[in-house]
Amino acid sequence: MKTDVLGRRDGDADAGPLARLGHHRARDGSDGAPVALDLDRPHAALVVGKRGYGKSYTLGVLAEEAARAPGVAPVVVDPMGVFSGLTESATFAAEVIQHPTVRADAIPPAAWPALVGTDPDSPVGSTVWRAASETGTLSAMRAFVDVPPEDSRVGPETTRAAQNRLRRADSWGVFDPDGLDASALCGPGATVLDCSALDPAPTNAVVYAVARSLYDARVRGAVERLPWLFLDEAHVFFDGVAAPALRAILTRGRAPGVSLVAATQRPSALPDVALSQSDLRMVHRLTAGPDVRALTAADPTYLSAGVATRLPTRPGDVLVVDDTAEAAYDVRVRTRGTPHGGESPRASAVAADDTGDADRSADGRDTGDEAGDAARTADSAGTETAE
Ligand SMILES: Nc1ncnc2c1ncn2[C@@H]1O[C@H](COP(=O)(O)OP(=O)(O)OP(=O)(O)O)[C@@H](O)[C@H]1O
Repeated sequence: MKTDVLGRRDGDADAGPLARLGHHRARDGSDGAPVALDLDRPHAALVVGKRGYGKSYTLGVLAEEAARAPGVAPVVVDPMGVFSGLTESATFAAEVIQHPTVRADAIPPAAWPALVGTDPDSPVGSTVWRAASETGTLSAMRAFVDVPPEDSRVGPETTRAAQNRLRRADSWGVFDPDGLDASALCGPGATVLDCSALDPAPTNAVVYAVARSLYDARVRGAVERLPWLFLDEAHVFFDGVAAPALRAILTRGRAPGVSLVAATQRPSALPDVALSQSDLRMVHRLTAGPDVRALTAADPTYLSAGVATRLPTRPGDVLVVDDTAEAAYDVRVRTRGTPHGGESPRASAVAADDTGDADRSADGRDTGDEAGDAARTADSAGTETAE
């Protein structure tokens, strides 16, 4: 059966790398023709849906495909620690970076006050800002704040508060003069940045630095592969210090060839630009009024019935709105080739273990079914057991 390629003007399956996404979904729920997404050109894609309906799963499917595609460098920001299964593939390479670090000077001085949670217009904020402007590493910033320049008229309380903020930033453990750069991220295969141990502020610092360095490296022609940045829980970053770097990719990423795939359960928390600049929107089940309205506001004219009338109901089903082909498709996302780490724990699984425990006697011997069954079988067969 012919594969339909979304995000590609002519839909030609032989015109460069593609990501096998799944199958068209017929009205009766059966599978139709295979569906793929274009990986040959840069795209801005959104994956939205309420909790548990397959956003991270779909992101994982796309990351698997990008990892396999020649000429593409997928970088997965993993705030929940659910993408390490990508390393278990026999057909592509993937590396998990457990403690991603970035250079302090990858964050612009003007963003440092907000990053450490202070107002840039306050004395503490301007002290932090100046320290970032005058130095290039976090330890140099701290040294700068410890001994304020004579012209700065910074009082001891301000100095103490700025010291505390920077000490806290140091404790995040994400700043390192040898931190990640674009060439380390654009090797063959996928790179997963495990940020599950980090709070939103340091994760924002990592996302800013990574997004910016991928963009700048492509503008300078310093890396060959086309980077695809996969971002789970994207609302955390569009609402944080990372936002300007993400906006730059959304609005100017196409020319240098940088793609973004942003997943969120709260499309209403995304800035308008994230909806208006995305050319592929993958919509899983959504029920919250503001989230449905946010998507409806971005409804293209070619979708006469509107997104709201076509929302999927089952996990793994998705409505793909494709601005390139000016069409929307009901798709069943394929199963993952590598393990998905986002499975929610279930009380019933714990209850099954509890039952197993109850079947054990205090001295640890099985009192339960298997031993009893063996004895009962022997009895019924009339076997005599020696005393
Ligand atoms: N395409 C699919 N094929 C098979 N199972 C799927 C598919 N998509 C989702 N699932 C199932 O649904 C579960 C929930 O998916 P997922 O973890 O991606 O949810 P989510 O929308 O990312 O939720 P959260 O917001 O909690 O991260 C998966 O663990 C998996 O069991």
